[in-house]
Amino acid sequence: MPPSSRSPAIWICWSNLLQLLDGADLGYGGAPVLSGVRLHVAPGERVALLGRSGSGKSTLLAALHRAALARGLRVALVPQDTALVPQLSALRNVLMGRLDDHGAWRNLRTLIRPAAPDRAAALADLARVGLTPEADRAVEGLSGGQAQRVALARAIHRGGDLILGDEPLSAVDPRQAEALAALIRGAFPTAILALHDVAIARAFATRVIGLRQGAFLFDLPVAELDAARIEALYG
Ligand SMILES: Nc1ncnc2c1ncn2[C@@H]1O[C@H](COP(=O)(O)OP(=O)(O)OP(=O)(O)O)[C@@H](O)[C@H]1O
Repeated sequence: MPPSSRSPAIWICWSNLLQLLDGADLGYGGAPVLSGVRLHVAPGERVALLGRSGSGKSTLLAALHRAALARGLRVALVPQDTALVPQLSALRNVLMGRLDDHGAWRNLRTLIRPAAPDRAAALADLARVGLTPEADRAVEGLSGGQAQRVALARAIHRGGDLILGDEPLSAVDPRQAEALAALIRGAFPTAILALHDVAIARAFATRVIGLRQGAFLFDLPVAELDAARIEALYG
């Protein structure tokens, strides 16, 4: 059912996105990694993808990313490897979240000498992830957890209908993960995150999908995620 806060046009967009993944086989040329994927994600849902390493979470996220872009949705992506530019500062990496909103000349200027409002907006987003002191430091000199927070600040700076994150909280400590999960909740209406920490998934998600051996083992409201299902997923 379309949520009342969304216009019908946006809802049609979402419907198309879902149709695109109605029975899709996802893989890399040989045998599919995931077969017959049917995934209906309604605006406002927060979905956690759970599963052992190699179960297909990244493959599914990549397919969702392609589908969402093809339908004209604005998507903020946090890839597993962060996809930051190591030689550039944290601030400039955050500014890159909006590069495709502007033409080449504006972007060149932004990367050399950002306009004051752009700089202020990027600094505000770095502050939200607790990285104000690191704003002018090159990402290659940051810790893994700090780099992950830069990638998250870049996603928040971009904004959009949907955030897709591939283990976006894997390198931060549990307290930070909790705070950052709350930040993601506040910044994006809809989210699909691959998560390895079941406790974070429970706290963050409205819905959990468990992937195992090329299929969805379960797709449930988070309240129904019990110990037996976790054991079936990881055991
Ligand atoms: N570029 C690729 N080319 C070929 N096979 C791939 C490629 N990327 C992933 N795979 C294979 O697809 C399967 C699913 O991988 P995927 O990265 O989607 O799993 P995952 O659940 O995200 O794993 P992890 O938790 O370790 O990141 C694995 O068997 C993997 O070896």
